[in-house]
Amino acid sequence: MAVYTDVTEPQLSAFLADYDLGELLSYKGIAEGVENSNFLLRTTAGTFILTLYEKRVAKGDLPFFVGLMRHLAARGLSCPQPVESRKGETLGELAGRPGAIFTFLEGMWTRRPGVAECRAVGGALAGLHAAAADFAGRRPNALSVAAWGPLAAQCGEASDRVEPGLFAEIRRDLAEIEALWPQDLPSGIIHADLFPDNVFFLQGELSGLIDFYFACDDILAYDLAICLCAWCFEGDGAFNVTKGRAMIEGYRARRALSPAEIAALPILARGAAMRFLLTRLYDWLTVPDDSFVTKKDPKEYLRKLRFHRSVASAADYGLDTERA
Ligand SMILES: Nc1ncnc2c1ncn2[C@@H]1O[C@H](COP(=O)(O)OP(=O)(O)OP(=O)(O)O)[C@@H](O)[C@H]1O
Ligand SMILES: N[C@@H](CCO)C(=O)O
Repeated sequence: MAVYTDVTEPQLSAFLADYDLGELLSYKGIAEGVENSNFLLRTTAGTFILTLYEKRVAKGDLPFFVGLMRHLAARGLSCPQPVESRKGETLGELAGRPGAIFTFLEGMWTRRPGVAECRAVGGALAGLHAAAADFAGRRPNALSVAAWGPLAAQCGEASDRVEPGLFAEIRRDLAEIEALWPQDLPSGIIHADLFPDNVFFLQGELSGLIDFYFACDDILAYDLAICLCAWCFEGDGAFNVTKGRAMIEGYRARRALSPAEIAALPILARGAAMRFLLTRLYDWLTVPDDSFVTKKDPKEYLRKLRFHRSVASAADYGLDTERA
């Protein structure tokens, strides 16, 4: 579960005294998520989320994240909104950690996304890219291609504990990815972690996006590649081309993909699989087994990486090449 920082009722009541949110009725830690501590708050003014930022989120980046969420909402994208204190501030401190209160987003994430959900996510992702286009904030991607080599080196030979030969495989693949990584594709603000647990649905409709704490500047089509990785594989490891097609169509309905972006999809997807393989592998090797965080399986992304390595063109993701 992800409640790293305990909050006492007097601490929380004192924090809430700076807000126009009425009286605290109840609060409880939310088990999901791995990065930050989240609490569900009920006050006489309604239901809210309290997020306490843990060490992997740099305090200096918080104004970027909060500003981005406000900007996106102002352009019609549904996402949690930071609640202002009476002083007009959105970031405070609680139990020794930076913290913020957000509006509650109705909906649930889908454990078994189908074709319709993949199409909706493609559309929402393109909507996010368009809505963020005039956002003034900038944040370089600390987990982009230049970071993967150092991360792989930190995992080192210990990687072979996950699977014999893994470190050599990663180094070989990384060298190819680095050499082929596109340089001139359209860039902008990307979500960078739009996995199923960060997209809410309500009565079959996409109700909003959460967890913008990896958002950054990078290649727009790389964000689509991340989503293809996260949404379009089946439990048995097979890529579902119908889901891939739906997601790409959903995206293209709201933002055109250039021929160069389409041609780059296989290498971008390879990079996306490498990025999540490496961060999962690093956690697998460094987070103690008795920690209360559920570690995510690096091998899932190793299988995805191998699939993307075998892909000949974007048509293998279901892309309609007649139209491309
Ligand atoms: N504004 C919100 N409205 C409703 N529920 C929310 C909201 N924000 C967070 N949650 C709940 O808290 C959980 C964890 O939130 P979030 O994914 O932001 O945490 P995290 O620790 O940053 O996670 P991750 O591991 O995905 O990076 C979500 O799955 C959701 O159940
Ligand atoms: N979405 C990431 C974890 C949190 O960012 C993963 O599945 O590895």
